[in-house]
Amino acid sequence: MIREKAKAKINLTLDVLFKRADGYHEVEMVMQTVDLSDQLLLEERDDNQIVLSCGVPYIPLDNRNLAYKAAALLRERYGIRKGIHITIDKQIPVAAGLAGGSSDGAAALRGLNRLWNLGLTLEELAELGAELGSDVPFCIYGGTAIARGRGEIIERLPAAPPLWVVLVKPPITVSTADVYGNLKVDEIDSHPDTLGMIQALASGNPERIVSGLGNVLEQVTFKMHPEVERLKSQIVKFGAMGALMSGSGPTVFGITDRESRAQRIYNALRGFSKEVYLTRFL
Ligand SMILES: C[C@](O)(CO)[C@H](O)COP(=O)(O)OP(=O)(O)OC[C@H]1O[C@@H](n2ccc(N)nc2=O)[C@H](O)[C@@H]1O
Ligand SMILES: Nc1ncnc2c1ncn2[C@@H]1O[C@H](COP(=O)(O)OP(=O)(O)OP(=O)(O)O)[C@@H](O)[C@H]1O
Repeated sequence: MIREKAKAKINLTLDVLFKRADGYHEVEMVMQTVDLSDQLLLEERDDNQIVLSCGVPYIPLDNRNLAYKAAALLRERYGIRKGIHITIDKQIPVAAGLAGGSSDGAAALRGLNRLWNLGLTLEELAELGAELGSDVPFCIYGGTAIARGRGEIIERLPAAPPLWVVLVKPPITVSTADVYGNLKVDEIDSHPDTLGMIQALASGNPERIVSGLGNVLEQVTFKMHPEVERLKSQIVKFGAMGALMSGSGPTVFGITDRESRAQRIYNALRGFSKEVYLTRFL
């Protein structure tokens, strides 16, 4: 029996460079793990089955679940004939832009690598993870990193300063495929400065980090759901140094360097939304 944490991510920057021939978008994004995680429990079974349990009712427990896919991929690739029961204690909001499913997939890969003594390196696990989804390789490593390609090429960065993050997930669902599908790459009004963000992180200066926040998918999701943009303004009004939408949304987050300020923003937002989380960079 093994336990493995699956941590959520936010995008500090998300830039799209062009649309590729394979339908994916070439991206450049600075990703940051935050202290909000699902917990996976991995238990061997005597039969040959992959069985999933999760307390959240609307999450698929079959081959659509990325943790299931991770187990199936390892079994197929390494000829493993062992059953596994994966219990997911879900804390990361679902379909939020926080890579919850991707992180469960990555945690299953890391945990099963240990349970089944496969001896795979993080690099090898990340390569397998890329077969499951674009965000999975980053979730294998976690921390602070830049992601390129369709998101699967990871360059790790030194740890960022421990800033506070207040996350709010509005009660709407956006499809990542639809958001990318509705993006007109030649109409992007302003691209984030990826290199500038890397330098800002290296400086450790919160003002510089916050002023570099940028996500080109915001313009698409804001057009589909104007309430997401309003929520972002509200976070700043309540005292965040800066705010941004994570991934394809709809979660927006605010950043501050002081815990007391973060707590105040959290309390204020709780009046507006049921899904508010107070967390920090990890
Ligand atoms: C928005 C982000 O979460 C930011 O971290 C990621 O870019 C998306 O990562 P993900 O959810 O793991 O995405 P995938 O499951 O690989 O792809 C879902 C769909 O999003 C679109 N997609 C995704 C990644 C990418 N670089 N270009 C794309 O156009 C594709 O239509 C794809 O079919
Ligand atoms: N382990 C899982 N946990 C949650 N959702 C999952 C999982 N596996 C597959 N899914 C499916 O993936 C969909 C997107 O959920 P998820 O929480 O991964 O979105 P997300 O945070 O937007 O991810 P990303 O940022 O990687 O796009 C869900 O609606 C669900 O049907």
